[in-house]
Amino acid sequence: MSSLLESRKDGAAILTINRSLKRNAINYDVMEEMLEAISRAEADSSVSYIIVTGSGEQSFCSGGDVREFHNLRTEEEAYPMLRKMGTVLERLFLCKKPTVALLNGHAVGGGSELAIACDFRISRSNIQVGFIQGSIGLTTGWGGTVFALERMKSDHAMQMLISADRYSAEEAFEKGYMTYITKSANWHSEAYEYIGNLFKRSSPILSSYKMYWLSRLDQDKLSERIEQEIRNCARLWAKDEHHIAVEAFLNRKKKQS
Ligand SMILES: CC[C@H](C(=O)O)C(=O)SCCNC(=O)CCNC(=O)[C@H](O)C(C)(C)COP(=O)(O)OP(=O)(O)OC[C@H]1O[C@@H](n2cnc3c(N)ncnc32)[C@H](O)[C@@H]1OP(=O)(O)O
Repeated sequence: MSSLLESRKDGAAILTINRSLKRNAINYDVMEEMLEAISRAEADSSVSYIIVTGSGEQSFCSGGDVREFHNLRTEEEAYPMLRKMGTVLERLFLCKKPTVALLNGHAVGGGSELAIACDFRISRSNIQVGFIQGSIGLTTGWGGTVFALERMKSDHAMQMLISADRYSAEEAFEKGYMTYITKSANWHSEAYEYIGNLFKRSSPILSSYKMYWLSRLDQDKLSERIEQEIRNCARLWAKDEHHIAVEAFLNRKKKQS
């Protein structure tokens, strides 16, 4: 079964992480399939914009697959994984077509990095959002700090990053992280109606404004900043604080029983 579903609807390419039993945690399959899907969507003339979302109703994305990546113990072992997803998110951030994260559920850890790599975040209420990496001995490691500082007021971005807290959708909206929160019980159709209205203009108009936005960036400097974040996260990955925290997460249900 594919770890990433890809569809087309009304000018949108819809990429859906398809691992709901693991709260749409990102593993190597998701990374590879997402990079290929972004490239296909960008090259597809029928696509005006890209939606990234998660399967199920509980989680948009819970970040890296802590079980699959738990076997990465050293800085040298962690770096390639972090670099691989950092490349995917940099590709998404620099996509020539507008991108939107449709938050169908929780966006935590690398999931929050995936969301902030997109131009817009449309969310249902009753979800958790947070750069929670600090609670497991890490910082963001896929470029999330770089993207957050590009998109948000720096004091709000830094508060979300250094606190590593979990915020409600409404709190995240107050911080300038969220673009829109649905209000109705039928959040899915409300979200798609909002997105359809946001992107109602023709593809050349949408991609022109994205080009104007991208032209303000020093892309070489941006890549350097992302690489610095990835290398530092790899260094932190090797420390006991991180490995102990992951063990605690993986064993939490044993303790409860
Ligand atoms: C640079 C990025 C960085 C990295 O990986 O390198 C990170 O992303 S670090 C941060 C990693 N993510 C987390 O620590 C998030 C942990 N998950 C949660 O906080 C919760 O699971 C939540 C809020 C996403 C959902 O809570 P809920 O109560 O709805 O579900 P459960 O916690 O009972 O989980 C259900 C099921 O999913 C598995 N799961 C959840 N998150 C992950 C994950 N990140 N990796 C792997 N598996 C995950 C969880 O273990 C349960 O599976 P089960 O087989 O039943 O144990």
